[in-house]
Amino acid sequence: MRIRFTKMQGAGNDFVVLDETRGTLGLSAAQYRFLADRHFGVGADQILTVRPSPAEGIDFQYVIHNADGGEVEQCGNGARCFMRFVKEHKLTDKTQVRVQTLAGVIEPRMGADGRVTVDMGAPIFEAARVPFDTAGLDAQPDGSWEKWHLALGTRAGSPIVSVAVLSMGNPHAVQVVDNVDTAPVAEQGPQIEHHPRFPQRVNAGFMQVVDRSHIKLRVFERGAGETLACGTGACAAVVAGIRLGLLESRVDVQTHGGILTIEWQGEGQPVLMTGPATTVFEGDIDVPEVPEISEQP
Ligand SMILES: N[C@H](CCC[C@H](N)C(=O)O)C(=O)O
Repeated sequence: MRIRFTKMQGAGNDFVVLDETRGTLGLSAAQYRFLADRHFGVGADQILTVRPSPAEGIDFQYVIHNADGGEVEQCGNGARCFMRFVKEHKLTDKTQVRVQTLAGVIEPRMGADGRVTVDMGAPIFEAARVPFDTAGLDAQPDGSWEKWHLALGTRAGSPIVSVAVLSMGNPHAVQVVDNVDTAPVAEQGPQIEHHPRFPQRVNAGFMQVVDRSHIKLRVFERGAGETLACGTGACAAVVAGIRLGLLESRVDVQTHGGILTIEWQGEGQPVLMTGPATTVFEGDIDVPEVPEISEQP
C-alpha cells in the first residue's frame, strides 16, 4: 500500500503524520512500527493520525501510536505538530481547534510567531487513574503523590528512586536529579518504564531544577526510548516541581531538542504548553502487508 506522509518535529521529538480525513488506512501495529523504523521505514518517535471530527463541537480526532506500534492516550509535542499540519494542509481555517484524543479533548492554538500553545487539560494524581499500583508502598504522609519510593530490581542493593507519579492522560514517573547529563537515563529508564507497579508501563522523567523558572529535562518515553523532548513529560515534570515547592507557575523546560514553556496555576487547572512545531518534508512510501523492521542492534 503506497501512502503519503508528512515528517514533522516538535523540539526534536519527531513524527510521521498521516491524513485519514478522507478515509482510513487501516494500518496494523506492525505497519506503524515499520513507519517509525529508522532503517527500513521513515523513522519517528510516534505516528500521528488526523481523523475527521467524531462529534459536534470537536474539529478533529487525533490518534497516536508509539514507535513500538502501541496506541497511546496523548502526545504533547505531537499536538503542536497536529495544529501546524491541519493549517498547512488547509483542513481548517481556524487558528485554534478542539481535538479529541483517547485522553480527552485538547485545544492547540497557532500563535502569531509560529509557536503553538496547547491546553493539555488538568493533570491527574489519583494512582489508580495513572495507573500506578501502590499496594504495599508506604502511604504518603499527607496522601501526596510526589514522593513514591520505587525499588528498581529485587536484588540486595537495587537502587530505590523517589518519583512523582501523575498522568497527563498518559502515565509519568518523574524524579529530581542533580544533573540531567549524568543521570542514569539509559539504565533506569527501561527499569522504570517496565516497572510492575505500572500495568500500562510509564514514561520516565529526569528533571534538574536550574532555578524556580527553569528546569532541564530528559525523558525515557514509554514505547519509544529516550527522545529529544517529551511534551507531556515536560508538563508532568513542571507540575511535580510546583507541587514539590521547587518551581513557579511558569517554567521554561530545556530539552535536548529545544525549549518548551509550561504554565500551571495549580490544582484543577489545565496545563498550558507552548513550543515549536516544524514540517520537515513530505513523502510517499510503500507499506508492505508484512513489513520488515529492524531487529534490536
Ligand atoms: N511515549 C508517550 C507518548 C508520546 C508522548 C510524547 N512524545 C509527548 O510529546 O508528550 C506514551 O507512551 O505515553
